[in-house]
Amino acid sequence: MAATTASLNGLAIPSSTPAHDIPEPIPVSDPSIRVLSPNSTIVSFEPETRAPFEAIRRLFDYLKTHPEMESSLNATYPKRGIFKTAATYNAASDQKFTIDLSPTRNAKIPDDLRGALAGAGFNEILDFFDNVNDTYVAPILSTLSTLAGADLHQAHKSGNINYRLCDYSTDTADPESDNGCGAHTDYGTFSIIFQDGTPGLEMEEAEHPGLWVPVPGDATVVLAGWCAVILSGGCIQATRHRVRRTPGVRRLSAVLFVAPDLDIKLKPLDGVQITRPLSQSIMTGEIDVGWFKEVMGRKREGNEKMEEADATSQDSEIEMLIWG
Ligand SMILES: O=C(O)CCC(=O)C(=O)O
Ligand SMILES: [Fe+2]
Repeated sequence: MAATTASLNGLAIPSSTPAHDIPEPIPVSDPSIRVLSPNSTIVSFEPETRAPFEAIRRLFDYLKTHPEMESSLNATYPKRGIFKTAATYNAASDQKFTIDLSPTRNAKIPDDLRGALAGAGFNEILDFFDNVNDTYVAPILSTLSTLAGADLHQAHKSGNINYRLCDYSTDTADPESDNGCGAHTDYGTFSIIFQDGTPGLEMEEAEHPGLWVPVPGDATVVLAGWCAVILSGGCIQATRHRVRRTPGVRRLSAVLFVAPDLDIKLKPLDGVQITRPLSQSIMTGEIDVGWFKEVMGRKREGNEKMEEADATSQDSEIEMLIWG
């Protein structure tokens, strides 16, 4: 049966959820990280570190009420900005606010701005992400390498990492909308999603497109993205996911995205078994990670202005590129 159902049962989804023939989880070397079904791209994870949601809430509230700080922060990454607020005026976009950080971008934040943001929880948030990066990224790459049948570490040497905070605020252009984050597949290798206890995240059943399974609000999950699919020759499946909003309920999440090095050719790693034929341009290594990130970045990733219809066509465009 589909990986998603097995995975979510593994994450102790309420027993009212229909159970199918659930395979036993595969044990991996690090006992705190479990692959939840064969071919699964969803890994259960019980981190010792809790995301600092009180600080995350404070940072969003501070930036929303201090436009001069918002502008200074966005000026440190003029290409796309850091604090994304399209939901304040665009009722058709994802109804959420986003803060997109990365170790590279953080190094460009001047000391005086950093000092001003420190009081709003910024340092605590960065320390949390740095700690997750140091503690969990390598073991999860090892777990996924076992699934892929090839060493993924070799494609992840430079630390192409992004940190994202999401605020599914009650105060947006369309407060009644249930669209928190439209259905999409992350571009990178994997994403670790920390949630504040509020439900809303849903995953699509791999074998039943259109069937969405809610993830418990307090689960921490690891989902694979498109780069994992390609590097593993299709052994690893990506998980489409979305966030539904409950009007009047605020939800916060913290996501760490891991992607391959920008100069890596986006093709199956040597030695992997090709489980599903990939397109000629993928097999011949015409595309590199940097290009793919750029194209995705102009669309869903980092661009919450996208409307639902565009997001759906983006996933099908990528499928054409990958599968041919
Ligand atoms: O907020 C969440 O739980 C998930 C967000 C997400 O999927 C993303 O930002 O790519
Ligand atoms: Fe995502």
